Amino acid sequence: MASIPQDAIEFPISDRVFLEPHLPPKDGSTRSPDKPFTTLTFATSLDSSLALSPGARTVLSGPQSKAMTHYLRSRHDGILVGVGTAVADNPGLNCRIVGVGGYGGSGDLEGQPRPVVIDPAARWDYSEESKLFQLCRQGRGRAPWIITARRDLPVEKQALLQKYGGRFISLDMSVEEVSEGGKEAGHHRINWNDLLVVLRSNGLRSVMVEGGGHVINTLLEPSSMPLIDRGVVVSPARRFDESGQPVSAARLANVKWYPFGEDVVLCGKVKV
Ligand SMILES: NC(=O)C1=CN([C@@H]2O[C@H](COP(=O)(O)OP(=O)(O)OC[C@H]3O[C@@H](n4cnc5c(N)ncnc54)[C@H](OP(=O)(O)O)[C@@H]3O)[C@@H](O)[C@H]2O)C=CC1
Ligand SMILES: Nc1nc(O)c(N)c(N[C@@H]2O[C@H](COP(=O)(O)O)[C@@H](O)[C@H]2O)n1
Repeated sequence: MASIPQDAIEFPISDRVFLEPHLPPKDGSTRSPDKPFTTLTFATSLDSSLALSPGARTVLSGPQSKAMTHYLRSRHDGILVGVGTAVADNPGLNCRIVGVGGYGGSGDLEGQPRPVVIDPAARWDYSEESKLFQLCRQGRGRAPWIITARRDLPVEKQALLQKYGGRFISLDMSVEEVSEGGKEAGHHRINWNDLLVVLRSNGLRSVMVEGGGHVINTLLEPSSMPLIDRGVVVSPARRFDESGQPVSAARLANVKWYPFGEDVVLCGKVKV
């Protein structure tokens, strides 16, 4: 067996049982053949915050629920975050569970998910020193796919990605005009259905959406929420019907609370 890095995490078999009904089927089957099984998962504080302040890397999960996150990563082909998270956290987005590739598993990257970053303007200023690429060099993680609407992609950025086996994936996105500080600005808006179709056509049978706030809020909008297969903790914004009346926020069915170390984990099926 290959040597196991010091940051490897154990996730006992006894703790895996309650998650199994919420995980992508092991045979790779999906609800719809053209899209991956999609799990929305994130850690939130009791006051429904993802971080201490916008763009601050914040540890909310205790060690056991962090281990659960890494186990979830091992059971998905891809992990998706927005560029805000990539910039704020300099994340690894790999899986550190003992037994997966790079953590005592077979020599290759078996069990390591593909990081996917939504970066419409290709503004993420990654480098050789970014944690993701350090992990690639150590054989402990995969290089990211970056979903972008930008056409004139910087050559050096493309070269660095390709060196480690990552790439840009171009996707048409609509542009929404918004007023910011008295100025008009354009914001890209991804079509979640299109994105999931593209990920499936690139070989991902399952994807775990981790955040951050903008990603979660847009995925939980009524038009895209039905695309989610499973949720682990949901803390949505208020929703309103056409006449402006408040309607109930996203709800979970088959809910299970699971006390987990210092945390409580909530699992369920998103009700449409
Ligand atoms: N507690 C937890 O479990 C987690 C916490 N976090 C935290 O969240 C924070 C980051 O959240 P946030 O700033 O909202 O950043 P996000 O990671 O949600 O990224 C936001 C940016 O990604 C692009 N993007 C995201 N969604 C879409 C979409 N639907 N269509 C088009 N572009 C999109 C946009 O880029 P552009 O502006 O260039 O158009 C947007 O500004 C950090 O503090 C991080 O630590 C993150 C993950 C998990
Ligand atoms: N599960 C969970 N708990 C928290 O408290 C978190 N802050 C996060 N954040 C997500 O994990 C990424 C960082 O972890 P790695 O460096 O990849 O191990 C971060 O980017 C968020 O996606 N998650």
